[in-house]
Order: sequence, then structure tokens, then C-alpha cells
Amino acid sequence: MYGQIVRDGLVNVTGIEDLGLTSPVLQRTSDAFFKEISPFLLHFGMFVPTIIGQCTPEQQAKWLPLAMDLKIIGTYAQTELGHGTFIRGLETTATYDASTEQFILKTPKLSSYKWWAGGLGKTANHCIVLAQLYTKGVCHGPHPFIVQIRDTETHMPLPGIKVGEIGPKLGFNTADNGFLGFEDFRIPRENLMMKNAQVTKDGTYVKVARHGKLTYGTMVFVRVMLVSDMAYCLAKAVTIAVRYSAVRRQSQPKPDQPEPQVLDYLTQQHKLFICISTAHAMKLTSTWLWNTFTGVLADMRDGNTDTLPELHALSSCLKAISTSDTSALIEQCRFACGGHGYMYSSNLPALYSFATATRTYEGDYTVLLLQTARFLVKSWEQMDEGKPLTPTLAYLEQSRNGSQVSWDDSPEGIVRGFDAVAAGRIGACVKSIRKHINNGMDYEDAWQMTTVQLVGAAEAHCRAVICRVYRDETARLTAGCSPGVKAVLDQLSTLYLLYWALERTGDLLRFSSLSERDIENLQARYEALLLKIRPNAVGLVDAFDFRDEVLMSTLGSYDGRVYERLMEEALKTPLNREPVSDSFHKYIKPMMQGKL
Ligand SMILES: CCC/C=C/C(=O)SCCNC(=O)CCNC(=O)[C@H](O)C(C)(C)COP(=O)([O-])OP(=O)([O-])OC[C@H]1O[C@@H](n2cnc3c(N)ncnc32)[C@H](O)[C@@H]1OP(=O)([O-])[O-]
Ligand SMILES: Cc1cc2nc3c(=O)[nH]c(=O)nc-3n(C[C@H](O)[C@H](O)[C@H](O)COP(=O)(O)OP(=O)(O)OC[C@H]3O[C@@H](n4cnc5c(N)ncnc54)[C@H](O)[C@@H]3O)c2cc1C
Repeated sequence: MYGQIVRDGLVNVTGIEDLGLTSPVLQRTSDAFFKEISPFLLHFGMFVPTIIGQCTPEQQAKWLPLAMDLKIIGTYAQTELGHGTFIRGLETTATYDASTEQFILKTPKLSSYKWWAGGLGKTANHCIVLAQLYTKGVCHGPHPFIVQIRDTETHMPLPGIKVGEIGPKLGFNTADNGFLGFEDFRIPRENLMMKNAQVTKDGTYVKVARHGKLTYGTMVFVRVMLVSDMAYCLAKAVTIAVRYSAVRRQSQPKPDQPEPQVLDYLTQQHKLFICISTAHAMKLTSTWLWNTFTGVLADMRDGNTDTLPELHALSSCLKAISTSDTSALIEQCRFACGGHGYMYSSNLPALYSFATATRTYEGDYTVLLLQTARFLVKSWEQMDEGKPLTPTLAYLEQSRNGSQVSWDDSPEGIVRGFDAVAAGRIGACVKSIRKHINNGMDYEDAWQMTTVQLVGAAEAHCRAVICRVYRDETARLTAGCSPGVKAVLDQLSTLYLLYWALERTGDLLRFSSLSERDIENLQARYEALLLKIRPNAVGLVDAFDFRDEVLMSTLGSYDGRVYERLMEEALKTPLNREPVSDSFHKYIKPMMQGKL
């Protein structure tokens, strides 16, 4: 039964089509069972997908049934105390011993301890370990291995394994993130996950993969999944904040009139409606990214890896921007709920601590944007050589002659404006790199000196992609809808464009013919749009269709009994069990009597 709950709740989200499971879904029933992060998150989120992505069919036949039936519980241990970002710098070694046909796992020093893997501390008995593969005295770089770390009967760590929990964190405190060290721990040769590289019995290393970075495949998969996760988290947060804002009344802007719902303040609408619109933008972009991902998988099954670099660039920037926007906007939802938003029972602190972690894990924000930037600069250089551009970079063509794009304030025109900003910023980076090189720097230093601009260019590219996909997908999906639904969804996608155009006026002034008058118009349209969305705001968050059991919020429940729920929760707190707590007699009273 328990296993079934875990499977229903989490495996659907991983959307492993090869297993006949569904693609990403917005709602997750698991949230009603696990109030916090599940210690099984890594089992279904990374352990199982890595078995699928990195094992041969024979290895899958052995490990998948065990993992799917929860006969073994696994996690994914890549990060070490000393290195997370730089995977090639990992220090754990797996050295092949041909005489016993085993790998010997070793943690050479403190900084080589595996650190962070979810469920590793107390829950998992198996683990995917990324280690530098040595055979015949040669290091072949990091490779994944399946390692049993605990006895499946007693759950005791096996001899040669040092494992434990890493301690309290900002969030994720129920995920038992762990550390792991190896003292010459031996595993069979067959535990190397051999889809992309193999070691034969005599220790010969055989590379199978056509692309050098396929070992990083699970990370690409999880990055793709995270965009949809972010849409889901933000939809939850804004449901809480909008419902609360409809219940909460504050201040008296006009004398002799009742206190308005705070949702009627334009500033409150400015804080919240962009969250509704962003949740839609991310959901539609995540589905589009998922389709791109499955397309690339299909290409790779046919032996073609040409589309992988664009997928890596897209999944990197969309992971970075969706996690960063979501954490900022969830925090904005908390601000929008005033003091009560700070209550744990509002569920906003938990949502925030989850979202802000996603900005770091599975690839840090800056690091991933720089990966995208690498692709963008390379594409620019290829364009200069007259080579064709990939579909998501087709907009670079317009910047070839370097002239400013003329500003057009229709939604499609604004999307073209974002294209122009992205193209302009990428072009500026290429110019900066070339200038530094002409001044005598080598390429790496010229790149370093341009990284602040490169991060900005990758952000601009990602924003342009989101704007285009959001606009196009909204038009496509609402084609058969009623005029009312179509109009409201069109308002939401227009709001996204206006909001970001106003956020990026500096860039638009630089790379398009936008004028002061155009900015005034944008501002006026934006404010008018907020008022148009206001009557539908509660309906729009209700349409996300979260059950109260999933939302778990005193502020956001469907019935709006905010104050009653806050009081009910307050009365449950252990400090309210007795009218006078022991500390009064032990410390406070003696202090008042001058006896301390
Ligand atoms: C619930 C919580 C769960 C959390 C779990 C975790 O956090 S688990 C832990 C999660 N941990 C992390 O996420 C760690 C984040 N760190 C990383 O992913 C890598 O260390 C790196 C990508 C930053 C650099 O890697 P590097 O030093 O090996 O590479 P390089 O920069 O020298 O580039 C060389 C070439 O490789 C290309 N390429 C790179 N990646 C990919 C890819 N996936 N696919 C395809 N291609 C890729 C790149 O574009 C470039 O191509 P070019 O231009 O030559 O044609
Ligand atoms: C809640 C949580 C759960 C996690 N779960 C797992 C797990 O299950 N398994 C696992 O293996 N790992 C896990 N991790 C680890 C996570 O993947 C890493 O923390 C993450 O990849 C960032 O790496 P880092 O910690 O080494 O940061 P660092 O790379 O040390 O980052 C520190 C700073 O340096 C900057 N920086 C680093 N490199 C560059 C560069 N090349 N250029 C410019 N700036 C740079 C970063 O931007 C950042 O500002 C988890 C982390 C968290 C927070």
C-alpha cells in the first residue's frame, strides 16, 4: 500500500515514457501524504531514471524490478564535500581489479566524501555513485556505479561504508540528505552502469556512447522535470496568496467606506497576477520542453546526437530561470500575505525553502546560464561562418546587419522585441570576447571577463523563448475554447509580456526603437490589464484545482476560514498545552525574584 502511494505520487511526475508511465502532471497526490519532502524523492526522481538512462537492457532487467517494487531503496550520490558543480573534479575513485573482476571504491580525503544525496542519511540501502573510473592505470573520468551500502535485513552500513546524515538545513529537513565514504569498498564489475561505457573482464575500457556527455543524462532529465515542478509550486503559492487577499481587508483609502479586500489594491494585483501568469507560462513551456526532450531521445535512439547541444542549452537556462523566478515570486506571495504569510501553517515558508533549493541543486543558476551562453556564443560564431542556426536561435538572423528593431507594441511585436534584446546581448558578448582577445588575452580569460554579460545574455535568450512559447501555445490551445476563456488566457499571456517589457525597458531602449512615450503606453496598458484580471483572479487560482489536503495552508483553503484556521493551528502548538510552562518556575520566576 505504502509503496503504491509513493509510486502513484512520484513516478508519474518523473514521466518515464519507456515504462509506459504518464508524462508530467501538474497535480501530485503525494503532497497530501508527505507534508514535507519525501525521503523517497531521490529513489523515484533520480535512482530509477538513472537505471533507465545509464544501464544496459540486461542491467535494467536486474535492477529495475527491484527498484520499482521498492525491494531496494536508492539515491543518487554525485556531489562531494569539495565539489558539486565541477563534475570532472570529483575525487571518489573506482579502480578496476582484473584479478577479482571488481571495482574498488575509495574516498581518498575529507573533501571526497559524497555529500547531499537525498535519502542517503538513513533511508537508502543502495546508491548510484559517480566516481573516477581507473582501469589499467588510466583515469577515464566520472562514471556511475550501483552500490549497495546497507544490509537489506538489518539496515546496518556494510563494512567499508561510512554513512550518515548531514544535519539541519533551510528546508528539506525530512529528506535525510547524507554523506558517504568508502574504505576500499569492493563491488562487482557488473555494477558499472554500462550503457555508455564498459569495462571488459580483463580491464579494457570500451566507450559505447556517441556523445561524451551522455553520463550527464539524468541531470538533463531532472532539469527538464524541474520546470514543470516550478509551475506546480508557484501555482500553489499564488492560490494561497490570492485566496487570502480576497479574505483579508485592510486600511480605509476612502472615508466612510468599508475596508477593501487587499486584492483590490493595484499594488497587490501587481504582486500576484504576474504569479498566476508565470505559473501558466512555465507549465506551457515545460510541456514544450518535455516534447523537445522526447524528440531528442528519439533522435538518439536512431543514433543521432546532433540535437543534444540545443536541448542541453535549453534545459539549462529554463531550469535556471524557472527556479529563480519561482523562488522570487513565492517570496512575493509571502510578502503579499503580510505577517500571516510568515506562519509555517500558511505553507509559504515550506514552498519557498523548496523552490530556493532548486535554484542551486541539479546545477547552480549561474553555472547553468553560462552553459547556455557557451551554446549561444558558439551559435553566433557559426552564423558568422554562414552555417545554419538551430530553431530556437533563428531570431539571431534579424541582428545580422546590427540595426535596431523597430518597436511594435502588439503582443507579437513585444515578443520580437525580446528576440532583439537577446540577439543584441549575445552580439555584445561576442564583441566583448573579441575585443579582449584583440587586446592580447587568451580565450578563457576573455570569456571570464565577459561572464557577467554572458549570464545576462542567457537570461535574455531564455526570456525570449518563454515569451514566444507562452504566446504561441496559448493561441494554439485556446483556438477551440469559448470566447470568454480565450480572452482571459490571452490577458494572462499579454500580462507576462507587458510585465517583462517594463522590467526590461533599459534593454529595449538599447536594442529597439522603444521611446519614452512607448514606455508610458506600456505602463498604462499594464495597469488597465490588472483591473481587467481582478474579477477573475479567485476563479483563476481555483482553476488550478488544488485540494485543501494538497495545499495544506491556513491562509489558502477553499472555504476562506483564515482566522479560524490560524487560531485552530495556534492552539495545537505544544507551548499551549499547559497554561504555565516549566520554564517560568525554573528560570523566569527566580530571575524576577533576583535569585539568578
Ligand atoms: C531533490 C534534489 C535532487 C538533487 C539532485 C542533485 O543536485 S544531483 C547533482 C547535480 N549536479 C549538477 O547538476 C552539477 C552541475 N555541473 C555540470 O552539469 C557540469 O559540471 C557542467 C555542465 C557545469 C560542466 O561540465 P564539463 O566540465 O564536463 O563540461 P564543459 O563545461 O567543459 O563543456 C564541455 C561540453 O560539454 C557540453 N555539455 C555539458 N553538459 C552537458 C550535458 N548535460 N549534455 C550535453 N552536453 C553537455 C557543453 O555544452 C560543452 O559543449 P561544447 O561547447 O564543447 O560543444
Ligand atoms: C537541497 C539540496 C539537495 C541536493 N541533493 C543532491 C543529491 O541528491 N545528490 C547530489 O549528488 N547532490 C545533491 N545536491 C548538491 C547540488 O547538486 C549542488 O549543491 C549544486 O550542484 C551546486 O554545487 P556546489 O554546491 O558545488 O556549489 P558551488 O559550485 O561551489 O557554488 C558556489 C558558488 O560558486 C559559483 N560558481 C561555481 N562554479 C562556477 C563557475 N564555473 N563559474 C562561475 N561561478 C561559479 C556558483 O555560481 C556559486 O555562486 C543537493 C543540494 C541541495 C541544496
